[in-house]
Amino acid sequence: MLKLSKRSVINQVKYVTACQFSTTKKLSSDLLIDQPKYEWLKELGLNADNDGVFDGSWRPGSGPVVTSLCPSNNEPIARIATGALSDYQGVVNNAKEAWKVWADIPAPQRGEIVRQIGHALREKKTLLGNLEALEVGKIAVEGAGEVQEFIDVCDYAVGLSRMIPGMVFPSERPGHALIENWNPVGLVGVITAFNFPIAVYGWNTAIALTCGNSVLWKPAPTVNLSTIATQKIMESVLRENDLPPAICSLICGGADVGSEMADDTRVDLLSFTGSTAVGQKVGVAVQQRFGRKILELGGNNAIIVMEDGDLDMVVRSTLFASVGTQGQRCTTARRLILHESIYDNVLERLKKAYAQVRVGDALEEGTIYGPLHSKAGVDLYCATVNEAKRMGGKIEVGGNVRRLLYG
Ligand SMILES: NC(=O)C1=CN([C@@H]2O[C@H](COP(=O)(O)OP(=O)(O)OC[C@H]3O[C@@H](n4cnc5c(N)ncnc54)[C@H](O)[C@@H]3O)[C@@H](O)[C@H]2O)C=CC1
Ligand SMILES: O=CCC(=O)O
Repeated sequence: MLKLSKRSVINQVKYVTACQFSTTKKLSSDLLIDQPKYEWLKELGLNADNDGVFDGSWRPGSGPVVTSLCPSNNEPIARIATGALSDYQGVVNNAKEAWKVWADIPAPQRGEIVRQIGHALREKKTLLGNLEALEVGKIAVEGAGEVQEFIDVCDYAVGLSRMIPGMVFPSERPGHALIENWNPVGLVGVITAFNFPIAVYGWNTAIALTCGNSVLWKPAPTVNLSTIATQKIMESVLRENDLPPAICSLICGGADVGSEMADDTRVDLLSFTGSTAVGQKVGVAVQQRFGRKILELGGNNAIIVMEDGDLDMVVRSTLFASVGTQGQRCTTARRLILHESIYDNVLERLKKAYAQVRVGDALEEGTIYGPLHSKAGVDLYCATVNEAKRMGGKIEVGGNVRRLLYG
């Protein structure tokens, strides 16, 4: 009988440093966006002070002004006037009005707009990837890869725009047939998580737009700049085509705005991506009003390796699956379950592989492992390591917090 070792390998690379957004106002000159090194942020339409609400026009929200921090060096990047519940009603109204125009446009023409969005994203892919490195802390190549995911789904959605299916069923009535016809649902709310601010919005939005829906986006509160830069691309394509830009609306805000979206019957479908705990609440709230929902939540993924596994592949894929996005993906490997005959061999190889992982500034070429996104992430990491020790686990590599600041 096959015996599997259940010993866990706690082997995350040491943590760099990170901090959550703060509401402290800094002088303009303290902001990274005002430094020549970060001048490129302005090419994405970002400023020292940014409006956090888009309902067809950009508006400063009446919520708190928050400052996005760079997790690699803990420096303030730029400020955002975020939205509050008082801004929400107007945003929903405008997005609903814009939907009436959009839903009447034939699907292949909607697909053409989505094609243009994909093209506009291609032109800004490197810059957006760098912005994610600066604000989220994922390495720049992963940031660009995330934008590529949006582009890929745009390509898919363009094809879909000419192929939205519908079956024809026979009827018992002579000369009649039953025709299946898919209609837009209306306003799609998209609530996104901190770790994939651009891709998650993109997966949802490219498909929702092609299918004739308007979209209201509420991002995670620590990644507003990545959100605003992406929203500016959506806006520019819609304006260039003389379409109501509120087809793609935005409210940067907190849990109160997200919770309102879950309760709001005017949000015809709510797509929520985030933690399992919050997703559960959101799912119940939408169900309470018999609404439609999509929940993309957390994972607790394991890799199981049998005694005849290809160990080179196991080491490479385990490292990629654990280290990518600093272990903050929903697809991150959290447990490695090895057949006891290969346990020592895989462990030794993994330790060598981890030793080669370069920890550093997420924007610096060659960095494989950037900072964790927030202090909450660091606290969770420490608590997990302590819990593993308490349960008799041995830390094989890393396991401590490294405080490094990059200029
Ligand atoms: N399955 C998937 O495709 C993905 C899953 N995730 C998961 O997301 C999590 C990390 O993201 P976080 O931003 O920390 O998650 P989170 O659950 O804390 O927040 C997600 C979003 O929900 C909002 N929110 C918070 N409370 C709310 C409430 N009561 N009602 C409505 N909205 C509310 C937040 O402001 C944010 O925009 C991880 O668990 C990760 O696995 C992340 C990306 C993709
Ligand atoms: O966080 C979820 C998304 C991903 O891992 O691709």
